[in-house]
Amino acid sequence: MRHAIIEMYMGDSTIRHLCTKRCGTATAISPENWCIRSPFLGGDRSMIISVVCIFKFIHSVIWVPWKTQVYFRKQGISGPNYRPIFGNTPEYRRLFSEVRSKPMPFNHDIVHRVAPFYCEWSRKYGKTFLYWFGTKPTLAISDPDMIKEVLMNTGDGSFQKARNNPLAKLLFGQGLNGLDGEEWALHRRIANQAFMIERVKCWVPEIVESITKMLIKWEEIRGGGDEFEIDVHGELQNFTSDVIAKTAFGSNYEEGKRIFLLQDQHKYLAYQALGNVYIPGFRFLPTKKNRERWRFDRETREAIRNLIKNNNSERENSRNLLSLLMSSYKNQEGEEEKLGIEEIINECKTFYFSGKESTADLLTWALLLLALHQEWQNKAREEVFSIFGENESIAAEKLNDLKIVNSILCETQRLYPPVVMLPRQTSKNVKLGALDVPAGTHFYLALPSVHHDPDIWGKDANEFNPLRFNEPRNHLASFFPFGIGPRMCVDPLSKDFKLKGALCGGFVFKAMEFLSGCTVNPTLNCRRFISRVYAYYDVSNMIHTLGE
Ligand code: HEM
Repeated sequence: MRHAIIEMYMGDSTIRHLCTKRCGTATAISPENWCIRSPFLGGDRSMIISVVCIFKFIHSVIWVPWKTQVYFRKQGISGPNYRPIFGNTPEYRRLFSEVRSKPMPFNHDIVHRVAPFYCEWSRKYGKTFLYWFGTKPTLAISDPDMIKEVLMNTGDGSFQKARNNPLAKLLFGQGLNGLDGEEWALHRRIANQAFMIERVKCWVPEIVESITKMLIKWEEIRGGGDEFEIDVHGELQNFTSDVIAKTAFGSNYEEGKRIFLLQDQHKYLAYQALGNVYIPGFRFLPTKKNRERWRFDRETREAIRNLIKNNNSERENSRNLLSLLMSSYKNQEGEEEKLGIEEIINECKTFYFSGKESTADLLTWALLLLALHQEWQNKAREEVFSIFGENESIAAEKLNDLKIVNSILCETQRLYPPVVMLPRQTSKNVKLGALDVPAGTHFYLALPSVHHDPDIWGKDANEFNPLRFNEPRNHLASFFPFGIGPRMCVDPLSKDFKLKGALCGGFVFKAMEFLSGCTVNPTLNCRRFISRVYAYYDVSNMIHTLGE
């Protein structure tokens, strides 16, 4: 028996040696006997298992990628050569660090900063090419027809949201963003109800209150002087988290803000994980970072759970997002649908994560562009005054009349889209245009390149020209800052109301310009591997108030 136990863990020669030492039976124990005594894992077995493991490894790390590469090449799609295990990730990262190390004169030609790998490889291999993130084949596409097909998911449901790196999933992958199939459909139906435009309009007073609070603070910092310095992006992040906390948690918004602080800390660890090739099983190891991740997740969930309990007692007539998510709704078949507590917690985390930075990024860029283009700032201000009057409060119904402000925001999102990664993968073999795409292929939809493509936008594609949005667009997928199709952004506020409200509520009333000679570097914030356009300011956080 003792032999058998030892044998379970060790190879043949070791057991022979141990037996000789302990009972001198080395010759008595033949390999056949070992097998009888330990029928589960004999020497031959472990050998077989090792061979199978090696075979599987070679199969998935060498054979399948090679086969996939050849499959695409036969269809005329090339790309950088696959390298075992890491794919093209080292080169991908090198290209990012190269662009980040160079100063950039301020212009709107940002694609080579935001997606240097796309610029480099599309130049060498054409607009559609194949590259490798680890062992994941990734098809880069920028043809609006193909993008539309993927996002509208017309390939009979075969283009799914790509699965998150499990380490990042803890932060943002358990809600709408990371779900698929029936589970996603249920969450989406409930989120759509919660975000109905009529409900959302009720939040305008809260939004205006947050803007006013922020502007009072700015005035205090200004202290009556002509110039003041302020971290615009940081301020706008506080503003958006204030708004989301208020609209999500109503009177409990201070507690909501504490939760968001925990999420912010968690976020940096999640971004680090996204930048690396994931090794299966790594998330279970109690490394320092993993323990931190688990702690942030535990504390956030506990805090939201408590808020849900409190919210339950004050639910009557409550119009905050949490109450709306906790309500039950009738689906098309007339059946009642409701989310469970853990699902609500996941959605609260998702809304904060999805809403805060994207909105703050967009407002930052809008402010900067208005500061750089005084003529548009004046036009926007005139429009706001003509619709609301100089001292009138903001009426939600009138926000849709802000045509110029709307074009300015569209042009801002065209040049500086806040979300630049819309990850998708195929769940089975599909046809995309003329291409046969095998199951398990990931997609990079080159959103920034499409938004800056001269073939679509004309020679002045890299210029700020809101007038272009007066013309109808030729193609649905030529401008998609909020995505398109079933997985399009869930928040109608961000498309229509909040941004306009934010701008007309405060910013465009103030004449602002940034210090001349400032350098602003839009780049993909690689350090945290966040797929957003992010501003690195040198001295550009300076705002001059021109004095009213
Ligand atoms: C300027 C602001 C915003 C931009 C540019 C933006 C952009 C986007 C984009 C491009 C997608 C689609 C992603 C994909 O197809 O893979 C998306 C989805 C989503 N957004 Fe937004 N978003 C903004 C604000 C918000 C806000 C304020 C919230 C919530 C409070 C929000 C919640 C979501 C959610 C939950 C999804 C996932 C929808 C689904 O998968 O069904 N977003 N957003």
